[in-house]
Amino acid sequence: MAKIEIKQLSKRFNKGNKYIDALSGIDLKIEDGEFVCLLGPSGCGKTTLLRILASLETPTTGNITIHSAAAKKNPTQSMVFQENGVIPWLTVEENVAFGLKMRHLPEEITRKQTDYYIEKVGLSNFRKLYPKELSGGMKQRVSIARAFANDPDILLMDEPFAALDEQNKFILQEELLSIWQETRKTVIFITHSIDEALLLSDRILLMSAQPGRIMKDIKLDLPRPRSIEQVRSQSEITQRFLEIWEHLQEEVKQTRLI
Ligand SMILES: Nc1ncnc2c1ncn2[C@@H]1O[C@H](COP(=O)(O)OP(=O)(O)OP(=O)(O)O)[C@@H](O)[C@H]1O
Repeated sequence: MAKIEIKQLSKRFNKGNKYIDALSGIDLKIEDGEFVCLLGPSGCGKTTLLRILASLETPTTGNITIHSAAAKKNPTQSMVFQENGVIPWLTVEENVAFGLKMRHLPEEITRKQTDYYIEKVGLSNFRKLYPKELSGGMKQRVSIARAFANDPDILLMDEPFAALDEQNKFILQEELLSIWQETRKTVIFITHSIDEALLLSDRILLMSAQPGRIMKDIKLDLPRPRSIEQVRSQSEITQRFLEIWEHLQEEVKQTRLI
């Protein structure tokens, strides 16, 4: 059984007597443990799709089913945003523990999970600091640690590294991959970077210009663990990059005409 099933999903935003069709005719199955990247031109509805999966938005037509083990009490989904995903008045450790505390889990479990993921993202020496005392990369580490500590069924990541400098991005991508390989969570990850999608995912969904449709479903059977050095140097991956760009550039040009 697929982890996520999306059937004939569409989303229309109404504004007065005008409307925007953000998504149209999305049919999709995502397997448990898959790392899926959504790639598409600006405004094609990637964030809208993620927000619908997070139940922050309702679809206009169609439906979404997320299959979870009936006995599990963990949250269905956790979201990681591009920026401002941390709570400013809580320390690093309080931020990471936040979801667990909200669920009133035993203190010992909360502490163990929190310590584990703080260590995983390399913030052990910064656990008592507040977000204003952290760099952008450190804040994103807090968001990632919190999302995984929550132990959700699926992780929804909306360009989590977009605001970071390139070197920090490379480091966080590899850290994310290392945690993901340990947990094998189902991840849906929005990016504008073909390199990032090739580095991270099992599958890339290319979306069309507005209204967003799944234009191409690309399965990547590249060996893991992967590194950015491989993505930049292996001819097989370069070939994939060119194929994706060929499809994508038409859609990007389309958005300039809308
Ligand atoms: N709450 C809203 N009300 C009205 N229109 C909206 C709303 N949210 C999104 N839209 C519109 O829906 C379309 C899709 O937006 P969305 O943010 O999902 O695209 P995106 O692919 O994530 O874009 P980007 O890559 O630039 O972040 C856009 O035209 C946007 O203006």
